[in-house]
Amino acid sequence: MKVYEKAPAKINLSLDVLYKREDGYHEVEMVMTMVDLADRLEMSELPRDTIIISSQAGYIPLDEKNLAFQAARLIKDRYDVKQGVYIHLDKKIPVAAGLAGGSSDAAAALRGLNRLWKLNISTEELETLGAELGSDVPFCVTGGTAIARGRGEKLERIGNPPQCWVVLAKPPINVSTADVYGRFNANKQERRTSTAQVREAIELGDFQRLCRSMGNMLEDVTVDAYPEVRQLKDCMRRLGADGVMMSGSGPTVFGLVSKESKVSRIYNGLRGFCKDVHVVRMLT
Ligand SMILES: C[C@](O)(CO)[C@H](O)COP(=O)(O)OP(=O)(O)OC[C@H]1O[C@@H](n2ccc(N)nc2=O)[C@H](O)[C@@H]1O
Ligand SMILES: Nc1ncnc2c1ncn2[C@@H]1O[C@H](COP(=O)(O)OP(=O)(O)OP(=O)(O)O)[C@@H](O)[C@H]1O
Repeated sequence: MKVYEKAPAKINLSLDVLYKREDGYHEVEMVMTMVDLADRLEMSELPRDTIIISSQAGYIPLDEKNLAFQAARLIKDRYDVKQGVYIHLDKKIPVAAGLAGGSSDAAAALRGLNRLWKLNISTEELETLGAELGSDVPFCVTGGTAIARGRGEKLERIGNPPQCWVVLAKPPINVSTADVYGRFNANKQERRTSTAQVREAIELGDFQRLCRSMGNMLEDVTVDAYPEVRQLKDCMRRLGADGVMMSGSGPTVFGLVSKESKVSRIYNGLRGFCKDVHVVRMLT
C-alpha cells in the first residue's frame, strides 16, 4: 500500500519574541498560515523493519537527520510498529528558508504514517508528537491559520486571512534558526508586538490593515547579519507589493499583493535580484 501527503510551506504574518525561557527556548506569539507551495511525500510499506528516505533534492540529509525520518522513527517507537517504510520526498520548498519545509515534511509523514499503518492517532496526539520534532511541526500537522504560543506548540485556530497573492523570494544564503534566536537580545529595546493587530485585521477581513500590521522581531537580527535581506525587502516594496516581511528566521522575504496585474512586474523585477522566486496563493 502507498499513501501520499502534501506538505505546504508556512509563512509568519507576525512573530513576537516575548522572552528567553529557562530551557533555552524563546516564548513566542505568532500568526502562521500556509501557502500553496508544497513538498509531496510518497510513503510505501516495506517488508523489512527499516526506514528509507529518498529525494530528488541533492542538498538535504537522507539519513536520521531528515525530519521525515525522525517522524517515522518516533511513530514506530511510540506505537511499536514493526513494519518498515520507504518515503520519497519531492522537495519544492526552498531549504533553510524560514518556510518550515522540514517541519512540514515531518508533519506530513506523521499524518501519512498514521493512515498507512492504520494507527488511529488523534490530531491532538499527532501535534504532541510533532512538538518532539520541532517547534513549527505541531502547526504543520493541521495547517490553516493559527496563533502559536509557547515555543510554537500551543495553537489557537483563527480564520483565514483575506485571499491574495504571495510572492516569496529567497536570497542565496542559508540561515540557522538556532543562530538567529541566539543573537536575539530580548532586553535590547522596546519592540512593537504585532500579533494582536494582525489577528484583528484578519477578523475584519481588512487586507490593507493586515499589510500594515505585520511584524517580525527576528527580522532585525537576520538583517544585521545579512544586509541582502533588507535590500530584497526594499526591492519588493519598490516593485509595488502591498505588505512586505521576512518569514520566520529568514532569509525568505514575502510580499502580499492584492492585484493580479502587479504580480508579474514584481516577479520579473525580483528575478533580476535572486533566482529563488515563487508566486503562490494563501491556502484558505
Ligand atoms: C522561527 C520559527 O520558524 C517561526 O515559526 C520557529 O520559531 C522555529 O521553529 P523550528 O525551526 O521548528 O525550531 P526548532 O527546530 O524547534 O528549534 C531550533 C532552535 O531555535 C531556537 N528556538 C526555536 C523556537 C523557539 N520558540 N525558541 C528558540 O529559541 C532554539 O535554539 C532551537 O534549538
Ligand atoms: N525534510 C527536510 N527538508 C528540508 N530540510 C531538512 C529536512 N530534514 C532535515 N532538514 C535539515 O533542516 C535544516 C532546516 O531546513 P528547513 O527547510 O526545515 O528550514 P526552515 O524553513 O528555516 O525551517 P523553520 O522555518 O521551521 O525554521 C536544513 O539544514 C536541512 O539540512
